[in-house]
Amino acid sequence: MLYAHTVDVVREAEGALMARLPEGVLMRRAATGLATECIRLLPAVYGARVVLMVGSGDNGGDALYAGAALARRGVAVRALTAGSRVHQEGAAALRAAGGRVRAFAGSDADDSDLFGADLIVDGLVGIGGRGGLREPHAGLAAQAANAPAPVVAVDLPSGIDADTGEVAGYAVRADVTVTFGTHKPGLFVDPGADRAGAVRLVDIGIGPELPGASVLRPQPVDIAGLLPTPGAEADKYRRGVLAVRAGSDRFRGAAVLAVGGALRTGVGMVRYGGPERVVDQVLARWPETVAAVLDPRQSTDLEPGRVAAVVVGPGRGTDPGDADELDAVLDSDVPVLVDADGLTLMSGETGRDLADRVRERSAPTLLTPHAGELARLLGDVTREDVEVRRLEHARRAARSFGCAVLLKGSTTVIAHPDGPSVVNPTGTPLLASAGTGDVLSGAVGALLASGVPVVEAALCGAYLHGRAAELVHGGAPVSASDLLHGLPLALAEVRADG
Ligand SMILES: NC(=O)C1=CN([C@@H]2O[C@H](COP(=O)(O)OP(=O)(O)OC[C@H]3O[C@@H](n4cnc5c(N)ncnc54)[C@H](OP(=O)(O)O)[C@@H]3O)[C@@H](O)[C@H]2O)[C@@H](O)CC1
Ligand SMILES: Nc1ncnc2c1ncn2[C@@H]1O[C@H](COP(=O)(O)OP(=O)(O)O)[C@@H](O)[C@H]1O
Ligand SMILES: [K+]
Repeated sequence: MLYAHTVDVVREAEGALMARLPEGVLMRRAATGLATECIRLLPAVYGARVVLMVGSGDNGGDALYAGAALARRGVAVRALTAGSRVHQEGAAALRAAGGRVRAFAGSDADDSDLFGADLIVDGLVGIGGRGGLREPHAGLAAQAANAPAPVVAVDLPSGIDADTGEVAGYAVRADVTVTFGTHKPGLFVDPGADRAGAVRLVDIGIGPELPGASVLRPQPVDIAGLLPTPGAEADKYRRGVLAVRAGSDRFRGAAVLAVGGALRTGVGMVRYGGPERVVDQVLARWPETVAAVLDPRQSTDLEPGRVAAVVVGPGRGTDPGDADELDAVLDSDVPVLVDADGLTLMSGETGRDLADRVRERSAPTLLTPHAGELARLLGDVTREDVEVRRLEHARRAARSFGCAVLLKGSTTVIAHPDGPSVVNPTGTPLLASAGTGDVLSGAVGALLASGVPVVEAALCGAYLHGRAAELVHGGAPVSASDLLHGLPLALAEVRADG
């Protein structure tokens, strides 16, 4: 598991440790770790050309001290400063080691040092950065982006918000980010995560000072430990029965995809209920389904003992009858996953306040909106607001509805009113195609029915779904149906890694 802490928490932990250590020790540890990573990226050390982009704070100080260490190894180091101040001791150390320090001349002409560099180090701003990069920082960063050398970001790519991953203006795009002490949430969540490249953590000794993390990012081994393994005594009822209330005459495929997502993730039985033509189609693709023609208002097969969890909403419709069905499903005391049309019904546009029904539940509920659905559920933000501050809005929804929320999109994040948020490390933009969300709802539903706790089920389902997309065609486009072939590959990989 990887852990991330917010800036306030990092500063407090660093403060506590610095009070016990001689001045400058933490910065020297950070700079040593940074220099080591730079050396790994250089084809040869002696004679290599490294350019440091240096802002006015301690982030620039780290870059300067690392530059001094490189210069002592025979690297030609040039520091280009931006801003009114420079870390004096760092600049002196670099000069003493044979490096040069000068102010960035501005973006009117290409800087020849930058364009001749073998490696560029981004020490413009770190956790002290606020908002989009100002000038001359932004102009310098833009030139670095056009130069051929790889870019190593110090602590985080300058211009991304450390706590949220928001990019408010221009931001550095790094090949590698060397971060200190702990990860920052903005390195896990897009759009920030997308700018960070490969992230390396350097231990500067603050670990014992840190409280529990606010954001977690699991590794394959963590997923393997969470997945259910049927024991010798298993039977189909003990493995879990999932009820799927998806699909309608208009959207028959949603039912087929959700049922398939569940079956391919592993569950004892899927009970499908829906219109006759949809039942026929589900049975044609998945004959193992226990399917019944169902009027949406007939929800009598949901008593505990008959099903262990319910997925409701994908392609189901938003008619009054569908609202009655959602109401009845929410009345059950088994875990319920609400997706798509179920979320539209919850957002009140149809005149029924089903959100309160979610708040009243004692069994777990999981909402699985995309950014547009989450914006509608929250009511006071736009889709774009959600997209730039995904963690914050998922957490708000979790608090507001008193349940777990899985926010889909470029980074899938899972929030719960209690405990840290979790980000899913797998997936690809190729997932952005119709019907992939239906497969996800089935996959997560299967895990809920198997007895996996709600946050873990959401995480494992999202992980396998993302990995299925990555594995199934080796990077070629995937359709939602393809994910059903990818899920067994993802499960096999996770079990092999675990
Ligand atoms: N604390 C520790 O123990 C350790 C900390 N360490 C390192 O210190 C880093 C934090 O250093 P920090 O606090 O000095 O802040 P930093 O990120 O350099 O930025 C502040 C400067 O940037 C400027 N600035 C702000 N926004 C801007 C913008 N949008 N565009 C342009 N400029 C902007 C701002 O200017 P101002 O707004 O004040 O005019 C100010 O001068 C941390 O990330 C890690 O690398 C490690 O050595 C380990 C030990
Ligand atoms: N840019 C992206 N990068 C990675 N995954 C994405 C991206 N856009 C969408 N996805 C994923 O694709 C799926 C789309 O689900 P959803 O929006 O519900 O589509 P649908 O309703 O058509 O099934 C989700 O799993 C989501 O996380
Ligand atoms: K930086």
